[in-house]
Amino acid sequence: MVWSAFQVSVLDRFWDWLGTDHIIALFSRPWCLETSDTWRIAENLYIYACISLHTLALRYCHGHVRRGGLPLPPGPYGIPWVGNVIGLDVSQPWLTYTKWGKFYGGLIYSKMLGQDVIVINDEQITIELLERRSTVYSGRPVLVTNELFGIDFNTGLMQYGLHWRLHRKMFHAGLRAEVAEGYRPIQIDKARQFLRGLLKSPEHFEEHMKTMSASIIMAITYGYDAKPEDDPLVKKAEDMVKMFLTEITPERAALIGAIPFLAYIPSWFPGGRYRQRAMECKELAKKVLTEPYEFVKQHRVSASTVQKSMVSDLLDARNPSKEGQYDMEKEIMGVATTVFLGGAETTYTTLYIFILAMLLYPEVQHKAQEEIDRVVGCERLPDFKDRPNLPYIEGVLRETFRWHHTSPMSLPRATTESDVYKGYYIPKGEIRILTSIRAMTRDPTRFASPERFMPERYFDSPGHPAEKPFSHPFGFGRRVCPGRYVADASIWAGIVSLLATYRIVHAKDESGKVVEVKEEFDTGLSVCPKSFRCRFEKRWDGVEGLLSD
Ligand code: HEM
Repeated sequence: MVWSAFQVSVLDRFWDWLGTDHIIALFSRPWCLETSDTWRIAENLYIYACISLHTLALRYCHGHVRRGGLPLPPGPYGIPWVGNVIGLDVSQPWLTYTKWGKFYGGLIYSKMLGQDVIVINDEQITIELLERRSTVYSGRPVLVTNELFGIDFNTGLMQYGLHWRLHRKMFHAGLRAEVAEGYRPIQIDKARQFLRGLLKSPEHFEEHMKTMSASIIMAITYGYDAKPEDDPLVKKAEDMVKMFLTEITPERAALIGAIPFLAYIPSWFPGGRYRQRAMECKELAKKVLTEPYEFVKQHRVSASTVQKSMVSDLLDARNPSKEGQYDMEKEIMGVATTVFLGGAETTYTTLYIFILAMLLYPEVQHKAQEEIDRVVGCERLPDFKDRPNLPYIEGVLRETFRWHHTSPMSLPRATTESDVYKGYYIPKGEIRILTSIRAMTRDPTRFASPERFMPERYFDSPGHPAEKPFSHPFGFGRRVCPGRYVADASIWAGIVSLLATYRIVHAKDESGKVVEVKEEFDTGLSVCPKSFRCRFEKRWDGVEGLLSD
């Protein structure tokens, strides 16, 4: 068995070599090939075919023993090593997975550059596996970039085990529902700061929204009151998020995993840009981990009243006799920085998606504003005590999470044991389990006209019983988003405050023509509308007065 595994691994590497070098030449520059090249490629393809057949046979035997004869879930045929990458919409993979789902069903097996991938398109199957069998499906894939870039403190990337559990305990202590309720005054305060920003410079609405999301997180986590503009701590944390989203994507991690020497090319050598970026990220991570944490510690010593925050509560709750092998200061720093990485961008993009929806569906905006006017009036601004009386706003919030989810493929999972589901074999370990939130939220058997933004779907109407909102916008099982209560409340506060005070309308160009906005998105780990212009019109004259109170 060991020998066969060894052969598989040697052949895999040989395969990679043949595949990357020669096949790419054949497909990308065939007109440049000379006769001798063509012969060499033909020869290589012949060897490639023989080795592929040999390896397939080996894999078949090896896999068959491993799986006790059980089949893997159904899925598209791929070409050796490359797998199903060709034909995958790389920028919006959820579209391809949904297409495959129509043919193969809710559970699909595929292969991407040598990596086993299982895609789950169906909510019930996801609940069955990630919730009911959570001891098996709560892992995360090992990403070589975590250590390389100094981001192995991030709870969301950690392996399932004691270390991750310690982090989740701290999240529970700082962000569970009852504790999160205590942060509501901060959320309302920062939402109003956002509205004041709009009064001053409505054209910079993206910046104001970013500030709102970041400053809520900084206040909750560190008790730090971020400056509305150019705050040094926020700036560093945002740079880190940017790097995380652009440089440390799972795709890049997979590339480094497949071609490990990329990580070792010295930064001064051609091709060494990756190492250079990794070093920069490591340096930045050190600052983002320590600087706001030091702010909390200093304040605990010098200030007469300590601002309540997640970090200061965790420091208060420390019990050195129970800390065992862990350096708790380091762990608290890791958890706190994860809060920013997990919470700032997701809150911002969800608010952005809401603004896009209001521009494209003005009748929804109108109805939501009517409800606020009826319940809250114009003498004051809405607050959390109004929430139970604003069901249509609740529908708008649920629909924002459903219409375009900011993480359409959630975060990848890995198995910690092999499993059998409905007769299909699910291997242990280095397999990626992807849950397509996008496929679930756009399931036409569950949501009528799923591409439309329609909060009405959640209310009974003649001939149309209410649809149930998608109940997993924050993920599944043990690894469900620990920031869900805070996120839900921050976004509610942003939505209701904005709708109460401003009409969101199309911008006009210099000639007075309406600037059309399209439903277009920048994609990646998180999905955000492509930048657009719009106008924010005050809904009544007293808005300024209310905001200055
Ligand atoms: C609109 C806002 C947000 C959305 C849509 C969202 C969504 C998600 C999703 C889908 C996951 C993956 C869960 C899974 O694997 O099943 C996740 C994980 C996570 N989220 Fe959020 N999230 C949001 C805001 C936040 C906030 C505000 C925080 C922190 C305060 C946060 C912290 C985390 C962390 C730490 C994880 C990783 C959990 C783990 O691996 O154990 N998120 N989130």
